[in-house]
Amino acid sequence: MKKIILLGYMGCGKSTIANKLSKVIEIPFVDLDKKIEEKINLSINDIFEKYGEIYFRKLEHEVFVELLNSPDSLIIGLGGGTPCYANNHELLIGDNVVSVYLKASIETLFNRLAHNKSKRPLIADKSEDEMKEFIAKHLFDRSYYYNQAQHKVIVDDKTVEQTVLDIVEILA
Ligand SMILES: Nc1ncnc2c1ncn2[C@@H]1O[C@H](COP(=O)(O)OP(=O)(O)O)[C@@H](O)[C@H]1O
Ligand SMILES: O=C(O)C1=C[C@@H](OP(=O)(O)O)[C@@H](O)[C@H](O)C1
Ligand SMILES: [Mg+2]
Repeated sequence: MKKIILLGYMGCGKSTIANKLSKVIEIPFVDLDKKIEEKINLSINDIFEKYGEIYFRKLEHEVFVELLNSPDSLIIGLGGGTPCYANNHELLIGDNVVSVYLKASIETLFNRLAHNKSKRPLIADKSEDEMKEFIAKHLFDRSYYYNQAQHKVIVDDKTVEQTVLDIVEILA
């Protein structure tokens, strides 16, 4: 069955948009981070702290593959790093997969993440100045992977509803 995959940098809106899209098109939404947290019964912060990022990436890959192999139609909201590890980007172009990169500018990401970083271990301890530089460089490094998606939606200056409508059009 069909898997609709939303990807993009932290704060681009994957979880928010997927939640709303799910209500509009009546396909269940699974947030990969939440699924990982439930599987191991630890928060993303605790997984990073106790076991480190490499362990998280291994788990992330396993749970992503499990979701792709499930018999149901699903909307899957990835984590910001998911396409960039374990060759996960190759899974964005399979049969029965529709992948959408939610593309946000550094400015948009900075504005959204500045007050929204405590549950994101990669940026939780950064100052505002450090954040801007980090996002710029990190986004550059990751763009190659994000651009493997089949579709791209620019999310800057759009409401949640507008972005959802853009995705609905892609799916039509
Ligand atoms: N137009 C918008 N589209 C999506 N998210 C928005 C928008 N405007 C503000 N936000 C906020 O930006 C944040 C995006 O976070 P989230 O959905 O968790 O992103 P991600 O899962 O990609 O890290 C949320 O706090 C959301 O309320
Ligand atoms: O960009 C990343 O490497 C990460 C993004 C997070 O997901 P969101 O993009 O939903 O914040 C989460 O998977 C983890 O903190 C690592
Ligand atoms: Mg998310």
